[in-house]
Amino acid sequence: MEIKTAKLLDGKALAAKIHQELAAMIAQLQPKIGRPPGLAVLMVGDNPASAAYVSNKEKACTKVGIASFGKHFPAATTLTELEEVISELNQDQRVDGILVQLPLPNHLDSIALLHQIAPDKDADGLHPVNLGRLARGESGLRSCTPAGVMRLLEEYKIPLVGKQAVVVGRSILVGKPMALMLLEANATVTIAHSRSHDLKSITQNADILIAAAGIPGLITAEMVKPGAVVVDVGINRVTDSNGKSRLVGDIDFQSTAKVAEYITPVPGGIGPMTVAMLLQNTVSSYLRATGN
Ligand SMILES: NC(=O)c1ccc[n+]([C@@H]2O[C@H](COP(=O)([O-])OP(=O)(O)OC[C@H]3O[C@@H](n4cnc5c(N)ncnc54)[C@H](OP(=O)(O)O)[C@@H]3O)[C@@H](O)[C@H]2O)c1
Ligand SMILES: Nc1nc(=O)c2c([nH]1)NC[C@@H]1CN(c3ccc(C(=O)N[C@@H](CCC(=O)O)C(=O)O)cc3)CN21
Repeated sequence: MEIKTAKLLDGKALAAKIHQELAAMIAQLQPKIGRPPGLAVLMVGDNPASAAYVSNKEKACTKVGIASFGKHFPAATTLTELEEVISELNQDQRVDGILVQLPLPNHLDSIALLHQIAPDKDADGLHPVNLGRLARGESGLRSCTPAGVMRLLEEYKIPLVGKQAVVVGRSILVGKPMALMLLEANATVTIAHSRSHDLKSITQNADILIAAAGIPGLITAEMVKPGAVVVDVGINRVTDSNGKSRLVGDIDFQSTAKVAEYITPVPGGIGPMTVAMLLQNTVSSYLRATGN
């Protein structure tokens, strides 16, 4: 019998295309506006996974012509100090987007800090105003990772209307906005989480399955409906048997690729799309701020 393999949803290639489009737009506008778009990324403490994301973002900014204002603070920085930095960035005319890298050290209240960012500079789409706009179906800055998933599904013309979509995970960063975006696209949406009973019986119904739990190998082939579209948001660093560190998602790729119609790889799937959406949000704030 012929063994089928799922088609790849290539986030890396689409992200590269989006970067090129943004670069062309910036090259054209910058001489007229007199400054490039600016993105400020605040990182607190030393989280190795976060460090990789921060450096990817900086490289991408350089490539497309966005000025990055990276700020790295010691783990012991107080909430008041960070609030002050954010309020300066809110006033800074060179800065169009502000992102606070999550997770923060435990003593800091990330929800309180996200409130402080001016909603028009909220490149991550996590401010209550922007999440509220999403919930109401109004336009606004959208959370980057779920927006990246939607853009990738659109690129491959994956039908969503009336489909059963299952999102595994309910964080503010990924799961919740993901579910809202799928709902906006007229899918029938189920959200599973750590308290859900019998995850397999839920995921087996999914025409579109989005895994965002942060658990390597959580989703295996027998949990996936044959012909489903499977999107792996998880990014987990694991050490394999010969002691080498590598990135894996939440989906057991090998087995699942044999039953799914489409699948995203890790790396090269949603990670690069998140970065592309972050740059796109920054450019859209830049256009708005400069009246273009
Ligand atoms: N590709 C990207 O660009 C990108 C962006 C952001 C994050 N990520 C990755 O995506 C993953 C999730 O990130 P996050 O920030 O959303 O993580 P998070 O805040 O830790 O949330 C994880 C969610 O998964 C749920 N969960 C945990 N164990 C589960 C289980 N056994 N079965 C079902 N649900 C379970 C949790 O449920 P409870 O709510 O009940 O605790 C929670 O809602 C991580 O691997 C992260 O590195 C990737
Ligand atoms: N405020 C905030 N917004 C975020 O979107 C965010 C955070 N914080 N904290 C960390 C998580 C994880 N995120 C990530 C993680 C990896 C890539 C990424 O570009 N991954 C590449 C490979 C990276 C590598 O090889 O090191 C990939 O292909 O998956 C992107 C976003 C975004 N995340």
